[in-house]
Amino acid sequence: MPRTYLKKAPGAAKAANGGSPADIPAIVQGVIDAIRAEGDAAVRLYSEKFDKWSPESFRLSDAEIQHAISQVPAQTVADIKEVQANVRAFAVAQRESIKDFEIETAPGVFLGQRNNPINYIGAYIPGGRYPLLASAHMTILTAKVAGVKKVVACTPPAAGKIPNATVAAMHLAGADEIFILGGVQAVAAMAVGTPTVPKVDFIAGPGNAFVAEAKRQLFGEIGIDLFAGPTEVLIVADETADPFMVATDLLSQAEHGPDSPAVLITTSEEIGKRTIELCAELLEGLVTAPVASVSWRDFGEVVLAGGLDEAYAIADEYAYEHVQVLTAQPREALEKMQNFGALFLGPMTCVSYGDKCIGTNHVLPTLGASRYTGGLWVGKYLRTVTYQEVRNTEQSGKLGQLCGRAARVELFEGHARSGDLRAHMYLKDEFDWIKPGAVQQ
Ligand SMILES: NC(=O)c1ccc[n+]([C@@H]2O[C@H](COP(=O)([O-])OP(=O)(O)OC[C@H]3O[C@@H](n4cnc5c(N)ncnc54)[C@H](O)[C@@H]3O)[C@@H](O)[C@H]2O)c1
Ligand SMILES: N[C@H](CO)Cc1c[nH]c[nH+]1
Ligand SMILES: [Zn+2]
Repeated sequence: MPRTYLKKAPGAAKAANGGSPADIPAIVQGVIDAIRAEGDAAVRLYSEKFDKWSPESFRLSDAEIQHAISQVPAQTVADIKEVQANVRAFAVAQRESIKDFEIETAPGVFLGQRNNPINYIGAYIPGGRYPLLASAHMTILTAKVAGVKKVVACTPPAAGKIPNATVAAMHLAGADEIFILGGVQAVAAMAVGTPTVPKVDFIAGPGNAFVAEAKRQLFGEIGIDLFAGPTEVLIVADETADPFMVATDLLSQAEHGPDSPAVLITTSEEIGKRTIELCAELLEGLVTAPVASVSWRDFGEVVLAGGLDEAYAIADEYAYEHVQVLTAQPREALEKMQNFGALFLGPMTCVSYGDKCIGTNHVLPTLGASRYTGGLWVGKYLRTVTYQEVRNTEQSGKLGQLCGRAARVELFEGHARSGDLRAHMYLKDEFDWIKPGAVQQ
């Protein structure tokens, strides 16, 4: 769909953390290979190199966890508990929405489905730029509600120190083991396992471009939740929106990193132009302006749409992680839009509520992944498996006849014979390959 820009993002964008996008896969591959070959020694080497962090043990003891929590202000601990109660309430409702079932498709033919939690998961809690303790609620607590047996959780040091509030959130969310370890070295150690870091079956959690690339390269050997990379926000606004609110909410996500895009699609030229002015003004007083001004400059866009239907269609093309709707009838976005990680409807909520406290999960698809997946939720930690049982001889024989015919069309003689055998046993069908007396019954 053609777009009219009031502000367009310049094409050349810099990657996060000083690397170029082209470098990242090779750097990540090197770290994974070294950890696979040398285990803990390589983990320590890269932790020293990337995070200047080399404690006696990366794993926190119970005493260290309790000490970290004791350093956190009581109000912060109370807030963590309140937020976790919100996240838990939504996750529990999600778990209850997932049903095991069994149906009888013909007399005595039972087909069923079970949802079995993954046994061992690794939760990555980002922390390079900010202590993202809210990601602990989202990854660890959700896994525990799903019924995961053991959660190993990693987070980077904060400027050479243990990030106490993040550790408190990880512990209160139910982490079974906590490691202060960041980036690729954390993801790779949990994926391949080392003498000190347990191997897990599945890794969940957001992170920067290095973390996302590590998950991509290790996928297959382990499961992953989704590609939850640098955060994105898109606002759909009509003439009823307050441009001060639009600008404030756009910049709220631009501060994540120099590669976090913030986009406004509006039906009102006046609101679009005023938002651009206000973003410039608001950036002046923002502590995180050194980052947010770069992402707004390089990745900020304002698009003028001919009407709301066009605005929703353009927004669907972006397929962004967060979509905030500031229009007279925000709920209609639920019908008009399909491609988003999470929707924020109306002026009384905002993306930051989702990020920090309201209870929906903030680990969400980025870079267009919302075209094929939703965000992290209880269901990502479950394996939906099936089973079948036939308790009726006639039906087993009839299925055997059907299986024999279906398999022979595909030239699968071995498969066909499994069907023949049941047709012979239960319906007395004769086959050249089954000699008299061959079947014991
Ligand atoms: N999509 C989502 O759901 C979601 C949710 C929360 C956060 N996020 C994103 O997570 C990201 C967090 O990034 P962050 O950097 O603050 O923390 P992070 O924990 O993801 O990354 C920090 C680690 O990166 C590694 N690193 C840094 N520079 C490196 C280099 N040059 N080479 C190799 N490794 C290097 C270090 O080991 C460090 O520990 C942000 O981009 C944010 O937008 C996304
Ligand atoms: N916006 C991020 C991705 O949804 C989540 C977050 C947590 N804290 C701040 N932001
Ligand atoms: Zn955010």
